[in-house]
Amino acid sequence: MAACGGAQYARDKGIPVILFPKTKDEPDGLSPDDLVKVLREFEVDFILLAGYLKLIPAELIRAYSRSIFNIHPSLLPSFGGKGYYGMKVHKAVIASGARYSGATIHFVDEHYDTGRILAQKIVPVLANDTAEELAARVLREEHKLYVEVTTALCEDRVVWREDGVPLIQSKENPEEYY
Ligand SMILES: Nc1nc2c(c(=O)[nH]1)N[C@@H](CN(C=O)c1ccc(C(=O)N[C@@H](CCC(=O)O)C(=O)O)cc1)CN2
Ligand SMILES: NCC(=O)N[C@@H]1O[C@H](COP(=O)([O-])[O-])[C@@H](O)[C@H]1O
Repeated sequence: MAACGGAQYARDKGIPVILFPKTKDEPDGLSPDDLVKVLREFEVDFILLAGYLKLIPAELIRAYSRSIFNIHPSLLPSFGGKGYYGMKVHKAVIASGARYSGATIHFVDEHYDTGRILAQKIVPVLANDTAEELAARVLREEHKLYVEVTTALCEDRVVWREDGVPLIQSKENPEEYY
């Protein structure tokens, strides 16, 4: 959305803003192929989703293999997939009686929330939590976790285990991974 907070923040910082996808409300939005073309022109290496609520198309997944990340407000694979976004996630967690929730950062594949998990942070669910209270507690951890993971990404500390599980190499103890 042209008027969303992220787009306005970028404009204020002189960061180019492109709209995707093309819809009746956003006729200036790009097609998937044009989006890939523009991202290449801007020499974009990684794509980080934050509250993006549409399915990322296969064209982008293919063009940016192992380079698209998403943050989800639950401990995937629980409470993920189509229909699980925003407050819907936290309402489902509370209704389930789960004692813990949290934030998950995962690689994006062609389905909702099924990509390889890269990082998680656990958050307690309190007996009298409202969905809003749980959402706020999880969001605080999300904002910290995304910075931690992005830093590791920029410092080349994201590695792949032989069985295909991605890990983050500790900056303090390079022999350790998590
Ligand atoms: N190819 C992928 N695209 C996206 C992924 C992904 O893992 N692979 N993650 C989502 C983010 N997400 C959860 O983290 C998510 C977002 C939205 C939905 C959803 O059910 N959306 C509704 C439409 C909602 C709306 O338009 O208001 C739907 O598809 O019916 C589920 C999970 C981002 N894209
Ligand atoms: N399944 C996707 C999903 O629910 N994403 C969630 O949307 C919120 C965006 O917050 P923000 O608008 O403050 O960035 C975040 O909690 C993020 O986990």
